[in-house]
Amino acid sequence: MLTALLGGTFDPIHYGHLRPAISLANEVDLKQIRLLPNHIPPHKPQPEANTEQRLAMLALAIEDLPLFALDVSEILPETSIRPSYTVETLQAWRCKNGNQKPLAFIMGQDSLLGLPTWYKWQTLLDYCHLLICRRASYSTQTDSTKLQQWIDTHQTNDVKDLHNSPNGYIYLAHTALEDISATEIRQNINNAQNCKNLLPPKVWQYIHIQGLYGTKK
Ligand SMILES: Nc1ncnc2c1ncn2[C@@H]1O[C@H](COP(=O)(O)OP(=O)(O)OP(=O)(O)O)[C@@H](O)[C@H]1O
Ligand SMILES: O=C(O)c1ccc[n+]([C@@H]2O[C@H](COP(=O)([O-])O)[C@@H](O)[C@H]2O)c1
Repeated sequence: MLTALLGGTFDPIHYGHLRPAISLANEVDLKQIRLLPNHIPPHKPQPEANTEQRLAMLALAIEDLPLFALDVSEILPETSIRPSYTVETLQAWRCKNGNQKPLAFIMGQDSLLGLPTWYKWQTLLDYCHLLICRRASYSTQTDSTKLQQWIDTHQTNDVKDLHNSPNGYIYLAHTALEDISATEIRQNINNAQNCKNLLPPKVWQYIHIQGLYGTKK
């Protein structure tokens, strides 16, 4: 079975994570998607919600969605003083699960465009496939020749490749656009604007109970 990880800061989780992931699962036949919250984001300021709160929001968001599971491997104590570098998480997964099982890492188009700044980015495909969801306002083209060549070399349009090989392919999915970001949600809440339609109701409630993102002002 193809294991799929969706890594993120999830500050907070929203429908822009969940809906494209569900549509991707249908498109490429994923039986499960493991949401992988980072502990220390490599390229972002520390999240506003603490790790426990981000985990609680994830758990609430997927309570009624059996497609999803929570993967806490980046939260474990021994990794907690270092940024959550994806390549190290994938290496750890391979150590535990061997080199034969297919593994995919899901990301949005914005993450794909930023890949050349990631730690050891060109080795990612030694451990997994990359499944890319479309993202509103982000081009499908990159200015980086190096990245474009890397994509061209590894891209497949054949879903079977993802299931039949353990790693090595990039798949650009045709998922619908969901113009939502966690930044926009945090800003809207801070400005007392209603954005409850952008995230699951239980997460919205939790944000208010916990006084997150300025709801206590
Ligand atoms: N609306 C969206 N459509 C497609 N992919 C998304 C969307 N929102 C987030 N993603 C992807 O989900 C992963 C985790 O994203 P993250 O948790 O950082 O959310 P974010 O909304 O991008 O956060 P922020 O606005 O704080 O940067 C990333 O790979 C990102 O590209
Ligand atoms: O490994 C890296 O250098 C790296 C750099 C930036 C982001 N990531 C991972 O990419 C995922 C999405 O990150 P973000 O910052 O958009 O929430 C999440 O799992 C991050 O840990 C990983």
